[in-house]
Amino acid sequence: MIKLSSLSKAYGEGKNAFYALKGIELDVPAGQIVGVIGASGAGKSTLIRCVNLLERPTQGRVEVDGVDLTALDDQALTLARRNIGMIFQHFNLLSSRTVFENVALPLELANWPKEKITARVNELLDLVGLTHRAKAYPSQLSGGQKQRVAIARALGPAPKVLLCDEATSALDPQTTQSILALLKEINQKLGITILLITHEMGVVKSICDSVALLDQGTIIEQGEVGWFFAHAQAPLAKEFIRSSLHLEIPAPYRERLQKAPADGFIPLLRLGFSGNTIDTPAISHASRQFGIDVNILSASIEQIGHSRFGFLLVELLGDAAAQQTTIAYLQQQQIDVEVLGYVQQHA
Ligand SMILES: Nc1ncnc2c1ncn2[C@@H]1O[C@H](COP(=O)(O)OP(=O)(O)OP(=O)(O)O)[C@@H](O)[C@H]1O
Repeated sequence: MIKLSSLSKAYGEGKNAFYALKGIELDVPAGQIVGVIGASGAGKSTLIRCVNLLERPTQGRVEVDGVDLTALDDQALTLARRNIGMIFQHFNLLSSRTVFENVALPLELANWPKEKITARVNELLDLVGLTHRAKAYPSQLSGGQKQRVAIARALGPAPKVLLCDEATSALDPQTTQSILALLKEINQKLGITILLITHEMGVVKSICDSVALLDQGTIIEQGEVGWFFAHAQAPLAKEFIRSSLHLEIPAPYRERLQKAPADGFIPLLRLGFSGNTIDTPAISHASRQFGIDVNILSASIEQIGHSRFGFLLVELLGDAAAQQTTIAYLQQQQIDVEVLGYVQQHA
């Protein structure tokens, strides 16, 4: 439904040109929800704004529903954009218009007759659960309600594609979940294809079918969400995955943790499991084989689609040589081993 090919975008020209996007290849199949995740400045906003040509790419093609938008003249582009709805982090509602009038706006601009507009707006307000606030002004609404209005407005002309630019970043966690649930409902009920950008792995985990990781203007990993969580290899991908699992070092340990090994200190490890490693009883093997004890401080194992992945925080109790042998063995079993530091062993 959306296909970006060899897409690059430079800000500035000549020697001063800065490439915010470089050689992007991204395919969003019809009916799917695809997420693009990246840190601040990675190029996410630029990418999503290239899809409806709010930003014109420097090179490459932008196909939406089989039409190359970069080849269209202004009039044809205006028509093609009716196929592409967009919602934003800060909602972008008109403060002088009521909820009803905000949702009606794109239909007025498309010259719909008045009765058809009324019927369509009422239908959309019902869909987003805001019929009772039709006469309210944006200033009288919560953040979640404002985003619902923005979603209704974007859906007015019955687009095939909805672009979501950090649509939940200004919302609290509970409201975020309700907006994500609404987006999923829209995707499933109306069959609308959704491309969203986010800096939160939780959003990807909640509703996306697949995800692309953007880093300094380049997609460095992409795939189905379960695969991504279980198998993505790029260090940045692993960082994002970890950030979504809330695996904290307990406070008393954090305070006692020191960087260098020392006599009477034992290693605190973060073990990352994914793919096949999750089905291997490697820890009990190591314990029996090398005579070490393993104290589990925290654990988080999740399942997305057919993939399981997760982390454990463990202390390794035993002599130094056995600890090293154990770490080497776990690595051999394709478990990600990270030594977070060393803590004094209890007497
Ligand atoms: N109009 C512009 N002129 C020059 N540089 C720009 C312009 N817009 C964005 N950039 C630069 O392009 C890069 C990508 O910006 P972009 O806003 O797309 O990133 P982002 O991933 O959306 O970041 P954030 O999450 O902070 O919004 C950044 O280095 C930014 O400074």
